[in-house]
Amino acid sequence: MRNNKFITFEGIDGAGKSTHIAFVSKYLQDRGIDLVSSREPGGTQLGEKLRELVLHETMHLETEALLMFASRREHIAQVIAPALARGAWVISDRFTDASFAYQGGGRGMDLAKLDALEQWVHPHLQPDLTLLFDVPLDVARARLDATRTLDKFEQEKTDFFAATRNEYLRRAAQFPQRFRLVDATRTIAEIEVEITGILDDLLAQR
Ligand SMILES: Nc1ncnc2c1ncn2[C@@H]1O[C@H](COP(=O)(O)OP(=O)(O)OP(=O)(O)O)[C@@H](O)[C@H]1O
Ligand SMILES: Cc1cn([C@H]2C[C@H](O)[C@@H](COP(=O)(O)O)O2)c(=O)[nH]c1=O
Repeated sequence: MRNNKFITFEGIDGAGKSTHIAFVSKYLQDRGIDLVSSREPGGTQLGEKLRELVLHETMHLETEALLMFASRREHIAQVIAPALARGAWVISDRFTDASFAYQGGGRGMDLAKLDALEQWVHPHLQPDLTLLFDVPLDVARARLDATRTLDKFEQEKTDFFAATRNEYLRRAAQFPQRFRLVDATRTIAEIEVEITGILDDLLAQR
């Protein structure tokens, strides 16, 4: 078993992932961890080009899923697998749970097809820890509206995000050994206290 960890951050848009990734990166690096921080879709030159397409172009839902997994395949080959192999920790802003939540839950794509893609692209790789930042839809929407121009996903309606959130919660219940459900309605400082405890447990396992 390797000592270095692969940590993923998940949640509906506006839940606060990016905010907490910055905190986690600093916390781990301050403790001497060799850390690679990345994101999906994206994380490689090709992946970032695919990201531009999937976040801004209208397309068939299966095309969207395939592009997410294409970006992921490249991300694993170029970034995640080499980093884990040399002993670095990897944190990724989203991974395959997002495909199940957004393409499966949100868009209603057959989950069996997503299972098949997962088996194809990373049959043996799973995160050691997945932090799922959970907030009600109105809270996420208010946070997004206050900050930025919305992309294709962020412009989706309430029903889409309700189904996306439900699928995230279903997967958290299905894989309790790696998911930690974080109540992201609390203040950033309160959430950081909880995350610190989770990270300290991981660091103690080394
Ligand atoms: N716990 C919190 N309380 C209040 N505001 C928060 C909290 N967490 C994040 N925010 C604010 O909400 C906004 C969205 O946060 P952030 O960009 O981290 O979300 P995100 O989940 O990464 O979104 P996306 O998935 O769309 O990139 C930011 O302005 C951030 O400062
Ligand atoms: C990996 C992945 C992502 N998505 C969606 C989820 C978000 O709306 C965007 C990425 O934007 P973020 O601000 O960087 O979170 O892409 C998806 O639908 N399916 C996926 O597999």
